[in-house]
Amino acid sequence: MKSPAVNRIPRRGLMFVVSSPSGAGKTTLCNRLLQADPDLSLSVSATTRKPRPGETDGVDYHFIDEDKFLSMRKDGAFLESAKVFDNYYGTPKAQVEEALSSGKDVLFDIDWQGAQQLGEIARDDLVKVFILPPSRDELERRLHKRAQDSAEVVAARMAKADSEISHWAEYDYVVLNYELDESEALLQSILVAERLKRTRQIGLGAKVKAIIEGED
Ligand SMILES: Nc1ncnc2c1ncn2[C@@H]1O[C@H](COP(=O)(O)OP(=O)(O)OP(=O)(O)O)[C@@H](O)[C@H]1O
Ligand SMILES: Nc1nc2c(ncn2[C@@H]2O[C@H](COP(=O)(O)O)[C@@H](O)[C@H]2O)c(=O)[nH]1
Repeated sequence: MKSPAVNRIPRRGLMFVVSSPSGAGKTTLCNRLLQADPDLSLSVSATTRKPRPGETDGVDYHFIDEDKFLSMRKDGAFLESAKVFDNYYGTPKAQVEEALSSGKDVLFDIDWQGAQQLGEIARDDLVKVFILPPSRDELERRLHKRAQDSAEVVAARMAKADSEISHWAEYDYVVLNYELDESEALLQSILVAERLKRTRQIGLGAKVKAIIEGED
């Protein structure tokens, strides 16, 4: 699992999980991170949810029906899966393995259930960030402003917000999403610091040896 060098040294790839109550802004922030960082690759989830206007199959999600989802799950095709707001969501295994082995860090926009499941299989490579909205009112405003869900769907998502927020303490980092530029910068700082962790810099021993022996 080698990823592009930070410190000009080979390092282990990481799995960067971003969760939040619905509408706090994680998908917007994930898209910004992906645009700014060529070493980051999105894990495109499969879902039984219907596409929203502007969403593209294979880019935002793999939109599949329930039969297909359940048969993929039975075949072990998902790294994790969960039912969220009455729809199934899952992380296809193959794509994540391919991205990590091609040297990318992988970004997951998934809920707390998925984050817990990934923690059971990849704890050392996992970095988990929880995004909070500045307030409950602002969360509701953002869900309405997105203007892609019915009033019933927005109400259902608001009704679940407290229980989703209750998982904040299971995460390594918590970012309050007031302003997008500020939150993006905070997420990038987390990524840089995590990439610099000594245990991820697998080329460090060789580099230190070369420095000591005067070979560099
Ligand atoms: N810091 C911010 N300030 C103002 N608006 C924001 C901010 N962050 C996100 N938004 C807006 O809030 C809405 C919801 O954002 P987004 O779709 O990214 O949320 P989400 O957390 O991914 O939700 P879901 O879990 O339902 O997918 C969007 O219209 C987005 O443009
Ligand atoms: N456990 C998983 N959760 C996922 C996955 N893909 C998305 N999600 C989460 O579902 C909700 C709703 O998403 P939306 O796109 O319908 O608004 C949100 O919290 C996502 O993070 C997944 O593969 N596994």
